[in-house]
Amino acid sequence: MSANQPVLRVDSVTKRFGGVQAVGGVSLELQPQEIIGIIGPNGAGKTSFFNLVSGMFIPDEGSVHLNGQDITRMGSADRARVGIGRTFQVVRPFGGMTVVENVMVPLLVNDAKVSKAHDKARELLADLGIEHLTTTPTEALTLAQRKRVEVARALATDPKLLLLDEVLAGLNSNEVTRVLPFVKRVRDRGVAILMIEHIVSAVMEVSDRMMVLDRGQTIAEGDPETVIKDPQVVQAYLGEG
Ligand SMILES: Nc1ncnc2c1ncn2[C@@H]1O[C@H](COP(=O)(O)OP(=O)(O)OP(=O)(O)O)[C@@H](O)[C@H]1O
Repeated sequence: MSANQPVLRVDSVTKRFGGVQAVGGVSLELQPQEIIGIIGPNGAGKTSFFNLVSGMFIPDEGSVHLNGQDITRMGSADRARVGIGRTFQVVRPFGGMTVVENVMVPLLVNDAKVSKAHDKARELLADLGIEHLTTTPTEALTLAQRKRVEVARALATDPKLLLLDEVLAGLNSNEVTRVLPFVKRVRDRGVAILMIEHIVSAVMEVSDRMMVLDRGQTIAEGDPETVIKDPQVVQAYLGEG
């Protein structure tokens, strides 16, 4: 991998559902250890774009490369194997298990031995500053804790790229203030992050760059301060209300 090669390169991807163009020619480059926040009004195509990156959808047109490898036609299980981790909007930890067991699951699926998986999961929780939750049953976690455990689980297999789908949704402002440094900590471990968020002020705080989608198209991209003042962005959000 060359020094300047982006972790993720998406070239003009398009996805249609019947007559609806959910994503229409969107491109993006994500550099190592960069956080890009994706915002946009309801139905803008954010989730569809994520699905094109994670492999849930195969684009009708365009291409997706991870560290220079063409993964455009690869399904989601293979993309997970080559280094894409993701969280889901609705957090569903495995029930009847402790936090550390939850984080062990993806490692065991990947063939690790139980004792090795246990060590690695504990190490990861400590690294992320949530070791105090190690033996907590998942049912006893607060939403904010569950979100962090979900991120830990997505990181267990050492992805190069992490997709965070509304990781701040449903959290109160105190909890948001606690989860944001956590996201930065993940980035500082060497992971590139794409995150979809509805809370614009929060995503601005952690994003190195932001991309704004509206009706399947990129209407603005760049540093957060500039992007949110862009007249087209203001218009798109006003139109929503
Ligand atoms: N599986 C699907 N089948 C048909 N239409 C779909 C499908 N997925 C998305 N769409 C359509 O594509 C468009 C973009 O939807 P998408 O969910 O990607 O937007 P979004 O920005 O994530 O919205 P929200 O913020 O409400 O989650 C919408 O018009 C939606 O109805």
